[in-house]
Amino acid sequence: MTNPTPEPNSPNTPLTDTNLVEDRSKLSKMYQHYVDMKDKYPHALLLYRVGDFFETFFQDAVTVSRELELVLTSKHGGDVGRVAMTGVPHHAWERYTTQLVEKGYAVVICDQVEDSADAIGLVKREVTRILTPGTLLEEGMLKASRNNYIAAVVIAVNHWGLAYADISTGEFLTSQGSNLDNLTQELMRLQPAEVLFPTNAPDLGSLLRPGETSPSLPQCLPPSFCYSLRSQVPFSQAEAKSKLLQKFKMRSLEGLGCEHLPLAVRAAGGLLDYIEDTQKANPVSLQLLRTYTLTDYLIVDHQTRRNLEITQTVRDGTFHGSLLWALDRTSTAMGSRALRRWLLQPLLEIKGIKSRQDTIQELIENTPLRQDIRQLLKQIYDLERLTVRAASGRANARDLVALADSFSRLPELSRLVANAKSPFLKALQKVPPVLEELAEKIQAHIVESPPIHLKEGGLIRAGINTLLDERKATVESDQQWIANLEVDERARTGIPTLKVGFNKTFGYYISISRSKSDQVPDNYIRKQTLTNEERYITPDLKEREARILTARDDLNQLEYQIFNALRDEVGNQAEIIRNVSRAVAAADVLSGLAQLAAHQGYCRPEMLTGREIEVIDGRHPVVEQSLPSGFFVPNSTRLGDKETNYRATEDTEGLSLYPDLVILTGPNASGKSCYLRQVGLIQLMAQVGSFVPARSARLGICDRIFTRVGAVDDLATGQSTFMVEMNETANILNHATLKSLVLLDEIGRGTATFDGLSIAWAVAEYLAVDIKSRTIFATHYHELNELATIISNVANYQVTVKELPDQIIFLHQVQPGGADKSYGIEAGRLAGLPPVVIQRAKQVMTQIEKHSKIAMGLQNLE
Ligand SMILES: Nc1ncnc2c1ncn2[C@@H]1O[C@H](COP(=O)(O)OP(=O)(O)OP(=O)(O)O)[C@@H](O)[C@H]1O
Repeated sequence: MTNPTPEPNSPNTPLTDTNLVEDRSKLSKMYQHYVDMKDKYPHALLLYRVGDFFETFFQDAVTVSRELELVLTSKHGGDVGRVAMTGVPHHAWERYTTQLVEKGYAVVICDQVEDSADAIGLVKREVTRILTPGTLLEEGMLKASRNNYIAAVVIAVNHWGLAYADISTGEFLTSQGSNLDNLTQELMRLQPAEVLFPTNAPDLGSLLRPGETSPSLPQCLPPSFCYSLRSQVPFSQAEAKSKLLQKFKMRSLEGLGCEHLPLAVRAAGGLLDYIEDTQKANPVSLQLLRTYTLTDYLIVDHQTRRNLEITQTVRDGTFHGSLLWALDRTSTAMGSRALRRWLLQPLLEIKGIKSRQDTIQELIENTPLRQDIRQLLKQIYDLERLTVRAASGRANARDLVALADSFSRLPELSRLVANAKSPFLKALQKVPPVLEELAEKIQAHIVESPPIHLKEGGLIRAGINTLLDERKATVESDQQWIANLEVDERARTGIPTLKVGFNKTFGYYISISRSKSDQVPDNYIRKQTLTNEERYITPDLKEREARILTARDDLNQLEYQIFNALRDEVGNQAEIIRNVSRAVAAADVLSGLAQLAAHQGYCRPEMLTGREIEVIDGRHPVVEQSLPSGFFVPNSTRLGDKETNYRATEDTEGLSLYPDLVILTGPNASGKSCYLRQVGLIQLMAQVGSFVPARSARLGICDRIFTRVGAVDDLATGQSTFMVEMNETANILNHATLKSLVLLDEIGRGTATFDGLSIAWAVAEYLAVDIKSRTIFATHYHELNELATIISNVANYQVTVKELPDQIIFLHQVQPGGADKSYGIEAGRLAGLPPVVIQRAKQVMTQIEKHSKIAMGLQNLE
């Protein structure tokens, strides 16, 4: 239930703003402490531990009540009257915090750091954790199959530095570049949960939730992310550099590859400072910083990624129906995250692609090996995240057991791949002995199914620590004494209903019904009288009880210490475990791709340094999987002359080989868009190292893939369909190269026919003649077929249909030749437009074609 915000000025309504408290000395002690803390974190929600609850007060109470639909109450706050309050049970703080962080809030946890029983005066409280969308570690708050990135951006005129990290896995990278558009594109690839931006603005420290704007944010930063506005200080060159050197215990940044990249250093240092600040006392476990450049990878811009539906569909943004969905056959969370990363960063180097292909091939050829590896991988837990939790002191006993179970699978995995030849399998042949030792140690120390809580005992096996065993024995014998007490006392007193009980207030007691209270022995001391019973204690009982309680406390403490030492041992091996996780994740991705290739009949593409793209009987990897088997019609693609100077040749099928630009025509719904995407996806999959859905493929490496598919109004920026289309086209013409693959669908549709046709013509011509990128240009303007007669490296293809008197059958076959007519009027007829309208439309079309003389005009242009 949501409560309305109370009127702040009314004397009877609770205070909902700390700023309305004029004299803070009138607040009770606890509230004084609270407002002091709140002053330090004005832009975060402060969850303040009071007994069994995490409470929020004042303005935070109103926000939390609204966002979580909890009841807004109030509490007496001293001489200032009542204070607004909303609380959540302390054991459920993770669930509630997750919701708040998902909504884009930062949450500060201020916990009790001493037992209230031991406190003298106000219980001591401290900020133990700051949770922001980009700094989560808690398992329940993270999605297993994707990284949770936090990024930091530094901009100097039109140069930028970008660092990013996933603190749940330890990944930490930095880069620098010179075009702000590239920065935008890189952020769109990463989809960070939070972006840090240094500023001098007065709203320093604030967290802007997605969609919120600030004058401090430059235009190139997409508004769809959370931004934390930070002070410039940690982002200064000197601070950032010394922070990095200190963290990685280095004398120079040379080893990290960013010595001469000041903006990359500033971004990385500022990011590290923030991460350390939010993790408070717990150490941050990050890998060595890696420097990268955008041109290390195939460039796929955000529009193309969206159009090719790499991680989500265009229509409804779902994962189901995306390329990732179609390809993901991984068995582990690490593999699933790695596959996503690989798809978003395809390679440029043939060597890297070939080693992935070799591994897939070996796994396809050896089915039992593939099946066994996949089976075994299913038993390996998320090593990456578990290790970070261990190294940052957050892992519980179950996490360590999961790690040990996973480590103990590694020797088996290594035996499986003992004779393997391919690089990614060979990487699994050696298991670091220390991990086997750790597995054995954890299994020897920790019980099989340990409890979640670490301070309540029950974690450590017997026989590990003599002191622990002795204390356990004392507690057990005292407990046994108490267990026997009931029987002994019944016999001694002759009262058969006598019972021994325990409650938190009195500890152990002996209970006797009131009717028998005259029979109690002399050494019984009455403690409590209830309606039907009297409760007694005895000096012996109390002595045992005190011994049990103290011994149990000591016992729990000792168990916790043993556990901590073990956890630290695991944390110390973080680097080794990370290397193993990386190898396991890669093997997982590749055995998944091998499984897919084997089941779907994919082929190994031959990767070439030239410009040729030759796909025989290619299929769309996603559409194929959504249709019944055998329904998808395969189509071939031939693009890009071996020579940059095009010479038309004929192959056996009479096709013009190697055009640079293909004009693709065909009626609505015949499959043009599907074919365009198919070509783009096959190229992208090949550069990821995957096999591809085709009979055979020879593919020249592309430097970039561009697409312009379909048109949607960009309501967010208020741009019309046509302007969006023109912007995207301009971007392609300005950046495409001889080595790019360009896929264009219906350029020029959003404006008057002749404008559109003229633009489409000029764009196609420019791509074919000036840039010579490999291009497929799908269009309804069949007039563009004329281009092939004028420009030698242009060819016409069409998606064929079969016309019957009352229906069109879609054959989905891409064949040489251009459609000589548009099927729009035919489609209108099939849709039921009145015959007279159809008749008239045909008349009008004939007239237009006769009078416009477009074809002649175009030829004259030459
Ligand atoms: N090769 C194919 N084999 C089988 N079905 C196909 C094939 N290509 C496309 N289809 C089916 O045809 C439908 C229409 O395809 P697509 O959207 O690519 O048509 P289009 O020609 O681009 O249409 P429009 O011009 O209206 O955008 C798709 O949903 C798909 O299911």
